[in-house]
Amino acid sequence: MANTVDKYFDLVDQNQQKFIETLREVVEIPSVSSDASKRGEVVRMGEWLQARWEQLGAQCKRIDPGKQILEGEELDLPPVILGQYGNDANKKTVLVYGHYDVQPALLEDGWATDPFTLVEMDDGRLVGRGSTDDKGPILGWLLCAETHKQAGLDFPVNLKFCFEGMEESGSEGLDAIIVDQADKWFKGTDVVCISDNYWLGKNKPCLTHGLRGVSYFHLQVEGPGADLHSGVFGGTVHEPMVDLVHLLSKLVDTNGRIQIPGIYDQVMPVTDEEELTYENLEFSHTALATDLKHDVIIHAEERDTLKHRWRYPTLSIHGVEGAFYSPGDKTVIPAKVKGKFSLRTVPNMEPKRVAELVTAFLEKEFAKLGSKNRMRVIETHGGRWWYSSPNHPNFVAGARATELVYGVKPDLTREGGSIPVTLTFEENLNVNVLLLPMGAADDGAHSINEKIDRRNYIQGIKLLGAYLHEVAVTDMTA
Ligand SMILES: NCCCC(=O)N[C@@H](Cc1c[nH]cn1)C(=O)O
Ligand SMILES: [Zn+2]
Ligand SMILES: [Zn+2]
Repeated sequence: MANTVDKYFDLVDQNQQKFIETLREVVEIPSVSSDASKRGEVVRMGEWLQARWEQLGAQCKRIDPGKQILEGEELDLPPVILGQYGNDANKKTVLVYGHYDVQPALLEDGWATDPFTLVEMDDGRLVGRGSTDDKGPILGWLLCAETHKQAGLDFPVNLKFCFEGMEESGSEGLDAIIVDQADKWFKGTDVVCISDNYWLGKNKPCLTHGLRGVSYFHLQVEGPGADLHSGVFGGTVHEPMVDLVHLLSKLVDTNGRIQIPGIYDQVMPVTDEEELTYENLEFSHTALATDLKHDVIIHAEERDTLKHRWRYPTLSIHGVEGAFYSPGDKTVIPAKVKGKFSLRTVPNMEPKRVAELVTAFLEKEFAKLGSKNRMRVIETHGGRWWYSSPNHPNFVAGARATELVYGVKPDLTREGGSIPVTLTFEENLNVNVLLLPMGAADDGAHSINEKIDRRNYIQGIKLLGAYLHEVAVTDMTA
């Protein structure tokens, strides 16, 4: 194995520029899943991936998950591309998941360069939308397989893949496909690996074994039948926006403490053993404050920041639909407004219980206002938290691969964000799932000037290959 892996590493080094050109090609496809006008581009990106894997000899199956209504338009959902590369009964089978859609990006949002043109900066940043989330990592699997084939190196495992084009828009249609294909396309899977998250800092690699869940709510307050003139009606009618602002202000305090009674009752206490896992992680408030561009950190200790990111529930307020938000002054009283907020959930919170507590609290607070408006709490989407033991052999393979590539033992991390498909795979395929990130903490996924460092991209392609070689020689039943 050592010989093959060394050859693979050399080839990755030799092909660096070619790999960057491939990333450039896919960044140029603006596969923004939330934009109806870009749906054709999302589909083009899926077809690009399928064609490239088929050229290599993979067997692919395109599943069209159905339709969605977006911006009043009925649209085909982009395809889920399932694939199988290699089918040797003597090899293990690894299923990899990734997404080929991206977040929206406009130059006028504050990007320094055109978001859909990959630009390599002097400091090694490869800047472009999707470079780290998640086009770089999904190319990593493809380039790894292509490199093995071109050099005549034995590919160490059977690879199955599942690439979707709706991750940034709630993965519509994907869960049903995974459930349906669990005993079909995904049959025989030994382990799953997902590369769609980031290191905790900028220098030290990590393996991730936990994610928070999310419960998303709309709080609707409705009053008169139409918007009103505030000079005529202000002070004479109950204003929906006034009620909404009162209610939103009750949810969470300025230090992030959720004010909904009972919400912390289901949270698993932090054990002494768990406390130790916060030691020696590559994480500092100094680096975080630099990334934030202004020090707005609530907690004094790094471990408390991490616990509030990974281990405790949080509540964030995202926006208000129906409210006036443009520049300038408008004197309207909006007739109907919807506040958007979400809770990130942790072990052992139950989404159903969370929704009950949120609704009961808001109904009680609304009743206190004595308003004649009507209020509704709607849970719009959710995903459950995920926690896995980092001692599983799949994680051992990931740790060995990391040491081979980076020469250090990876940190074991959890994440504050949510990747609901992780749990869907784990529960329906009954196999271990490893999150193996390629990018760094400062990559700016979803933000302006998203990048992946050349180092992370190239070493990441090595890492994914080394991981497959390690899986091949690791007893996964242990
Ligand atoms: N670093 C991996 C996190 C991936 C991510 O950003 N997931 C989204 C998922 C989501 C939930 N509701 C809408 N999108 C997240 O916000 O955590
Ligand atoms: Zn992603
Ligand atoms: Zn994303």
